[in-house]
Parts: sequence; structure tokens; C-alpha cells
Amino acid sequence: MFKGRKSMFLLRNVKYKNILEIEELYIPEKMITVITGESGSGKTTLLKMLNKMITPDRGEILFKGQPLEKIDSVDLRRKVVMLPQFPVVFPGDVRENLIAGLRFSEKKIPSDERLREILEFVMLKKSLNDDPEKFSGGEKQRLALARVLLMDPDVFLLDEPTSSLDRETGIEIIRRVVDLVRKRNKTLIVVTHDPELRRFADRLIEMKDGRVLNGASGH
Ligand SMILES: Nc1ncnc2c1ncn2[C@@H]1O[C@H](COP(=O)(O)OP(=O)(O)OP(=O)(O)O)[C@@H](O)[C@H]1O
Repeated sequence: MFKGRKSMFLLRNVKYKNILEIEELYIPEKMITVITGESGSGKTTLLKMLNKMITPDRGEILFKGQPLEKIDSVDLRRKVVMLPQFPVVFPGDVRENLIAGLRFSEKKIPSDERLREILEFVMLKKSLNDDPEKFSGGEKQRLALARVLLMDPDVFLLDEPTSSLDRETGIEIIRRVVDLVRKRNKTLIVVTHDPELRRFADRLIEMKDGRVLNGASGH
């Protein structure tokens, strides 16, 4: 299905501390890549590397064919946005939290109508002037996802995006995100423990002890 697709990321002989050792990893563009593997296998560390939050000790990472080390981190993070497993909530109301991600971009601040639409999209029944400090973990997770969606990057890196949600809500939200990603030709890379989310994968990657079991396949 992804054969012949250009790579969004290509890793070769990458090593990071004693945490990751990846001989080869191909992540196709404009597709959905799901990364699974037991706890501690290095999934989060891999995502952080793709966003240049950490740099490998050796090896090469290409982003659209260009070495990651040559790309400015701020430029990269406009195109590649990561939603951490335990997202932060900033001081301020929901509205301020939603637009927080746009501060460093050239994008226009969306209308309140658009902001309400995005809350509806992530199934968060809150007002724009509510205080997110009082939200549950799952509500904070959805608020942070909405913030990332508004940033409209080329690549979404989602780390366990459904971990604080009930199963039904989690699956419905991912189904919506997958739909949007496909419609807009975006690239989605999602780390998950949830076997239910595997069915959305064009490319399923399994990690174990800091290694990728099927990194090179299909390209
Ligand atoms: N900054 C760090 N310094 C040292 N060790 C680290 C660091 N970050 C992560 N580790 C270790 O590296 C390993 C991989 O961690 P990582 O968070 O990438 O795994 P994971 O597969 O995402 O796990 P989980 O599914 O539990 O979130 C773990 O053993 C972790 O303790």
C-alpha cells in the first residue's frame, strides 16, 4: 500500500545512548504510521528525535530527503508537531490555550467560531473562557490535540493520544483525525498501546528494546 511512496522520514544507523539503535526505518509521507511496542521500548524517544527535541549520537535522519541536522529546529517544528503523552496546559482560558501553538507561526488567529468547531471536533464540551487547569486528564489531552490540529502541520506526531480517554471516545477521535489527515494529505505518526488503533495503520511499526523490528520493509 505504501510501496513507492516517498519517505517523510528515513533513518539509517541511528543510535541514541543505550536507548535506541535503529538500522533502518522508513516512514512514508501522506500516510498513517502506527508505532507499537512494549513500555520502555523507545517509542517516545523515537518521536522526540523526529521533532529534533533530541539528537542521535550517530547515524542519519532524513526529512523529505534532507538531513535533519541541516534544518532549523523552529522551522521544522512548524511542519512537524508533536503531541506529548501528558500535554501541558498553559495559564489562561481555553481560547488562549487553543491559540498558544500559533504564536510562532505566520497563521492568522482563528475566529471564535472556528475555535468552537475544533472543540466540537475533539468532543470537548467546554466554553472558550473556561479554565483548563480544572479539566480532567482526558479533557486536557483533547484540548492539547485541538491546539495541535489548529497548527495544521504537515506531520502530526501523536504520543499515546488516547491514553487518558475512555475507549469509545478515544477511537472516535482518532477516527476523525485519521479522516482529516487522509483528506488533507497529511502524514500521521501515532504511538499507541491500544490494539484497536492498529486498524488505522497503513504502516505498522513494532519496537522492542530500542530496535525497530520491521523498519525497512516496503520501500
Ligand atoms: N532522557 C533519558 N535519559 C535516560 N534514559 C531515558 C531517557 N528518556 C527515556 N529513557 C529510557 O529509555 C527507555 C525508552 O523510553 P521511552 O519513553 O522512549 O519508551 P516508550 O516505548 O515510549 O515507553 P512507554 O510506552 O512506557 O511510554 C526507557 O527505558 C526509559 O527509561
